[in-house]
Amino acid sequence: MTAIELDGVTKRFEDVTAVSNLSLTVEEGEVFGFLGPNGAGKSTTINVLLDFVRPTEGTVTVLGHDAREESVAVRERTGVLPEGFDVYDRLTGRAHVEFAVDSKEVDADPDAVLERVGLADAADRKAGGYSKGMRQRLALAMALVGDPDLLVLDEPSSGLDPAGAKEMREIVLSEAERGTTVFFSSHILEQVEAVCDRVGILRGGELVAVDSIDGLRRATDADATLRVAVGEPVTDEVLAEVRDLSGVQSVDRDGDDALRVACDSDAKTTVVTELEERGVTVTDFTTEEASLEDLFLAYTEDESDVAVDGAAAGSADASDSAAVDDEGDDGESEASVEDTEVAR
Ligand SMILES: Nc1ncnc2c1ncn2[C@@H]1O[C@H](COP(=O)(O)OP(=O)(O)OP(=O)(O)O)[C@@H](O)[C@H]1O
Repeated sequence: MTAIELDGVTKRFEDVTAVSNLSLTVEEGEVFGFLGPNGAGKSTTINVLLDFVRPTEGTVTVLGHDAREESVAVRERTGVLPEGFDVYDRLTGRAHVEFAVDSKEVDADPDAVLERVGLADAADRKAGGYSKGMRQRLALAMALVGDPDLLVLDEPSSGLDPAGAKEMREIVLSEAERGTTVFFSSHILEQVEAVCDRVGILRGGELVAVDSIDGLRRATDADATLRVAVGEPVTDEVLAEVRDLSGVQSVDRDGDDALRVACDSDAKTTVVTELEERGVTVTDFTTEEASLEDLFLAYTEDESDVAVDGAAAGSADASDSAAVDDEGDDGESEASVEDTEVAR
């Protein structure tokens, strides 16, 4: 079943178009990362899901309910960690969760929820003395009250150190294992990579890509670098031949015993074969993938700088790896880790 369905959603605030013609489907049980730079429209989209903000155009269905007409039913089954949540300093952790239990009118044991987020030992402490990570975990505990079917987390790792961000990821994963759909926004790609089945990338209010991280990587594979260790120095002639191969952007020597080749994923095997056919002994080769930072920038930088615009626009070549809008609707991803590595 579909957990979230946005169809042609546009939200304008006077002269600002925060979200533009956004269509997106998240399947039940999926962990979906919603990425984009500051001001891309992530929070606005989340607010539309929860009917905190009404779309100017388009329809929104959450857990089978119309987000606008049946917002109470949606909120009953949804746990939310809002952006910029802060605690009530003088209330204990347990009191916060009790407050959530009362307001959601559910029958839940606050201690059991605190246990789930690793705060059982701190339940009686005043939240004003909690660390940033503990505060975020407390916010998550409040969101988890009533075992929601959908968790909406707006920048859940914001302000957390790496250990805190890791804990947050672990909790998200364990909730996903219980079958909860998780929709969370972030502008930090690393944090979504470890937990997300798919990500959607928003830029200037528009969805520019929907895919798995591996799928996105494949669509930007021109950034991949192949390092080939060789048994003997490679001649200029062979170097030029490799440089002329289709899909190869550049070839450079890395000392006497290695080459660095910037090429498409599909071209990596050809490069190695070509070298061997030219009598070069290939002793090893490794692929350095585009960094996540590069990947994110490739999708979110100005259009003139975007190396993957064809993919983002759903061109024939790339439409099977970087699906846009309607292609993201099937909840499936054809990408795999193997696809990003050279077959040995
Ligand atoms: N209530 C509002 N009134 C006017 N403009 C708004 C309002 N809410 C959001 N915007 C504008 O809409 C755009 C998208 O904002 P939004 O908060 O959704 O982005 P975001 O991706 O969540 O950003 P961030 O990562 O900084 O939280 C921005 O230009 C913002 O200034």
